[in-house]
Amino acid sequence: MSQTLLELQGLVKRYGGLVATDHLSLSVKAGQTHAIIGPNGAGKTTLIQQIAGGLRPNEGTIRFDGQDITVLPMHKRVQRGLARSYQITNIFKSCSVLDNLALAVQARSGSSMRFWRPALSDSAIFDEARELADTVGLSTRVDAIASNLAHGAQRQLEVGLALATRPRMLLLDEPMAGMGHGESLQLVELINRLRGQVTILLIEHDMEAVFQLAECISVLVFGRIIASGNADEIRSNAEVKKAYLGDEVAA
Ligand SMILES: Nc1ncnc2c1ncn2[C@@H]1O[C@H](COP(=O)(O)OP(=O)(O)OP(=O)(O)O)[C@@H](O)[C@H]1O
Repeated sequence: MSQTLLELQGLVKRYGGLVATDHLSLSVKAGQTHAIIGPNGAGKTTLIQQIAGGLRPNEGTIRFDGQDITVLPMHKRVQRGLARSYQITNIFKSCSVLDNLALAVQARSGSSMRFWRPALSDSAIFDEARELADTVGLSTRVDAIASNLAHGAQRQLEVGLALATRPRMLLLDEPMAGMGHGESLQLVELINRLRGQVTILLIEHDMEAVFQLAECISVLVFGRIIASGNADEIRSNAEVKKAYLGDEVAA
């Protein structure tokens, strides 16, 4: 039995009178790829922001690796191994792929504090940056300027930046958003390669990708989890079909 890495208990987030997260409890097991799906406005972004530390819940607790992190600021969560890859592109557009990754490695390792020598000349940083480029499938594009990368490759780079923090859990917020079919396939391959190395919590609209990638899928509707299970269980769940998937998977 794998251990629970992330545990949410009774989480509530209100925007005025609107309850966007409604007494939500959820467990994510170490090593799993766990997806959260749900219709527009279900509360997915609100939930992931609370987990990442960008939004404070009104009630409930968030535990990561057994520790209560409910009120911990975002950077402290990153230090504990909880990294988020952003829905909004978050890279230095005028820098190369390698420099972007090297800067992220440097930020994690704290090398910028070693002011008596230029941190970026540290070959260990660049070695790790090259390894990351390889992991995310960008080894042939290390010298490309980030702004010249296709949308899908920029997303791969963002995953690389998150991996540079050496996370135990990666939060992926709609990584396939705005991608063509070919680009989505590449990202699916990348997430598949990460399987087992890092626990992944994935928010994604692309059903095909979710059903391919996630061992566990939780369906969020009006701020509540209405079902959790594997792809077959979710596909055949009557409440899910009614509330969300409709005819899309009924065939
Ligand atoms: N800052 C805010 N102030 C007030 N209401 C908000 C705010 N952010 C989100 N909401 C509302 O909270 C609910 C949940 O929104 P959220 O963006 O978390 O859903 P979502 O599932 O991520 O939606 P989408 O799939 O469209 O991105 C929605 O009704 C939304 O209008």
